[in-house]
Amino acid sequence: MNARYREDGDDAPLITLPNSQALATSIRATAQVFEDPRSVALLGRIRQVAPSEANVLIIGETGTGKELIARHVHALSHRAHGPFVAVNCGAFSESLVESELFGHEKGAFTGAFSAKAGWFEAASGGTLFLDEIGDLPMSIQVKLLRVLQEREVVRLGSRKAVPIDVRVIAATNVRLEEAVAAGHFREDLFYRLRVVNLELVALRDRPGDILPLARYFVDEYRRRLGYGKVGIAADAEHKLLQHAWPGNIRELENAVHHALLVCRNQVLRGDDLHLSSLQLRRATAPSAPPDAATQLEQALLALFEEDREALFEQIEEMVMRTAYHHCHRNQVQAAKLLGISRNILRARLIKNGEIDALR
Ligand SMILES: Nc1ncnc2c1ncn2[C@@H]1O[C@H](COP(=O)(O)OP(=O)(O)OP(=O)(O)O)[C@@H](O)[C@H]1O
Repeated sequence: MNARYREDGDDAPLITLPNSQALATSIRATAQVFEDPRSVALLGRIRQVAPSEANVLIIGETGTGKELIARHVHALSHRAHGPFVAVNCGAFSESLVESELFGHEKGAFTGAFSAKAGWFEAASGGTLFLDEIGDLPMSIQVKLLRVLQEREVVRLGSRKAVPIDVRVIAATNVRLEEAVAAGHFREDLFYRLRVVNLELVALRDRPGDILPLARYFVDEYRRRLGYGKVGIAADAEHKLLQHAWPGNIRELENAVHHALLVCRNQVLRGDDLHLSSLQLRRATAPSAPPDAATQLEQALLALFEEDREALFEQIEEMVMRTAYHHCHRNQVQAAKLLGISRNILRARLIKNGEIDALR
């Protein structure tokens, strides 16, 4: 794998250039667990938009898999045989970022001992993934917009424009609309990047992925550690499902890795999962005012009495969906909402004479 390092001495890599054999062995490159209905829907959307040349903006909390999704878009695009270049815009100092992105000529600034292509040129024929795009300084945003419009870059210290053939996928964990409203992000650039918008929901909001991901990571890490098969006990599964996962998939991966190191008898138990310093889902779930459910129920029943059947059905479906959403986060709310649905159904059956009111 080709990796570059910071010039200030910190040896954290700033870039990964995949499509190399080395990456094929990493979890990052191969993992594709998408079981929750919301993840399945996202995959469907990716299949639709990947073959186009449109720029993509991926939004999601940290660790939700933005880079993995960007790689997936690239892999399903016509550029799959070209490079995928991942750059973390937040990793550069303002003075470095311009030459890193657009390149520079020899002598363009103190320390520029030789000419160097920037990431745009490195990604030619492929995809450039700009992570943490919200961290890009305003002065560079203007230049990036120009590059995207003109489809050419001018290296620092040069006058010659170099044509580029790059698809840009940008990612952010902040709401860029808010950054635009606050004047920190250019609106024109925002629209230029957001031709396709992919939103990655937090892991807590796609609970159907939690256990499949946990099993995937158990299997992956136990093989790396040279262990035989390792199971997940019911109490561990319960704990995994109850956790809020503020660090999303990355946090889950690390928790499973650690649990494997301390587990015994080839079973991962609840006590092996060290999640205590993080909030539990139930504690973070916002709860509705105590009588909100009752008020809702009364309003729905009134609508029903007025015979506004179509509207009523729509709302009923909404209640069911909300109940499903709540059932992993706040069981009291879920139970109330399911109770409302039951009462509505009962009222309907009574009204249609299908059951007796006294039953
Ligand atoms: N669907 C998935 N299946 C399996 N593993 C996944 C999935 N999505 C993400 N991961 C893993 O979770 C980890 C975090 O993913 P990734 O780096 O893509 O997240 P991110 O949103 O880009 O994070 P950040 O915002 O911090 O840059 C990686 O190890 C990745 O391989």
